[in-house]
Amino acid sequence: MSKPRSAPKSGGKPNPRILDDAETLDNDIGLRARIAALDLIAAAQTKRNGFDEAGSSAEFMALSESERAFARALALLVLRRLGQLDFIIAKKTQKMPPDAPKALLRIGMAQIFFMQVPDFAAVSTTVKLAERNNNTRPFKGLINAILRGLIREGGLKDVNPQRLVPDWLWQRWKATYGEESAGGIAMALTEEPATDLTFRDMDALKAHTEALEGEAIGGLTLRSNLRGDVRTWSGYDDGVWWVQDAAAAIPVALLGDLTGKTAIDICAAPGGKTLQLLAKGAQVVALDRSKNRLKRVEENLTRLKFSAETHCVDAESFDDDRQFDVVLLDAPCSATGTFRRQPDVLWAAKPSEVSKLADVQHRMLDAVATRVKPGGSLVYATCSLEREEGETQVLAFLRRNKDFTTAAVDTAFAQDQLGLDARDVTAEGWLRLLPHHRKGGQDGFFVAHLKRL
Ligand SMILES: C[S@@+](CC[C@H](N)C(=O)[O-])C[C@H]1O[C@@H](n2cnc3c(N)ncnc32)[C@H](O)[C@@H]1O
Repeated sequence: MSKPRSAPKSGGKPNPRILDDAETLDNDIGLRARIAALDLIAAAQTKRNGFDEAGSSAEFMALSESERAFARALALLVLRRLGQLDFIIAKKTQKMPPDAPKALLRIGMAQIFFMQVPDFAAVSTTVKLAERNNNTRPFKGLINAILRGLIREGGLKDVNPQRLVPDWLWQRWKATYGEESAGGIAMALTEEPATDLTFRDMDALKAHTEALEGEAIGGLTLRSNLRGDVRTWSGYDDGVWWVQDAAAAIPVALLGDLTGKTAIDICAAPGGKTLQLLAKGAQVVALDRSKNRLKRVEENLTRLKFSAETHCVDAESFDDDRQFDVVLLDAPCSATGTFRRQPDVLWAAKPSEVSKLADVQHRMLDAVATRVKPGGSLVYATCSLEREEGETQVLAFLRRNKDFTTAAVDTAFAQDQLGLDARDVTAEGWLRLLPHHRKGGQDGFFVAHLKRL
């Protein structure tokens, strides 16, 4: 794997929380960024959304832009390789070190193996950090020796995919998809994903392909090789595209022209699928129960110069008796398919969440089914790789609701128009998109297009 660019050194205000221990770091901004990375990793492991919360905290935002970029890049690399790094640490020590020195070893190794940080800087900053705290100081020599030893050994051996992901997920994926596919899914974690953009129409996609260093990969998705702040990219201000993983665009891409049709997006934020429905000509109602997240839908609508009726409401208690030609339920889920973009999800997800969320999805499906006009479409999607949140859910729904049937996805259409792999179309005509079934990867998704009779 090629080493991603690391952030250049720069100044910036010291972070008050990070600097609250004995030694001042005013002259050592490299340490501040590394401490921030340690905080992000710890937050990601503590709870779901921990990474995002820590990454938007006042303490983190007080760092300079390049420190934040370095900290994020380092933390994400560690989370991508956590299982592999821990395996190496276990091999190099007689007894697994406690959490604090283990965390230091992980960031040291990630810099050596996967970043453009000179080896001596990776070792010396890690050792300096070890020196600063009582609970890591005794391990300074061990950390130094392990990192130097790994540099002498000259890189990583082949990775065993099983070690990349938590064991409970590995066992689930192996049982569901077989060992080879489970390996492919796990290996997708090691690739830093490119940015996928969904365009409002094909003319705009073609016009911006070159400036965005993009590749059209099916439907209205362009995969851009650019990095950095998307707000500076060609077409952002003109509102001709929005960021959306190739797989996330598929549920709406399955639908034809929606001119003159009505649609309701039940769980809309941040709005990628709402925008797609609008671009297809539908008149759209967008719901989300999170005020903050609904704000992002509204910002996107403004930038794209679209308008939709938005409601901040729990979908199960939305008091409205209209029926729609299209009901889209992109349901809350364990999000285990999104781990390559959000490697923190892997380490925060818990097996118990899968069954809890499956109950929520069951209730939501029943609640929204009545909103589908006779002859209309119900599109159910989750960015989960777990069958309980996909196939099992839809099978049970169809058993309970005899007035719904599957609008089977045509394999030739999926391949030719959407750039999907034929293996992603199930025997029932649903889609089970696996991360490694697209060159360069995609989010794992389940999609079923159902019709009300
Ligand atoms: C998977 S995300 C949706 C992504 C979105 N469809 C898109 O393509 O940009 C799930 C969303 O469901 C919302 N949500 C969860 N439970 C909900 C409920 N009971 N009613 C309404 N929205 C809900 C969450 O706030 C979250 O924004």
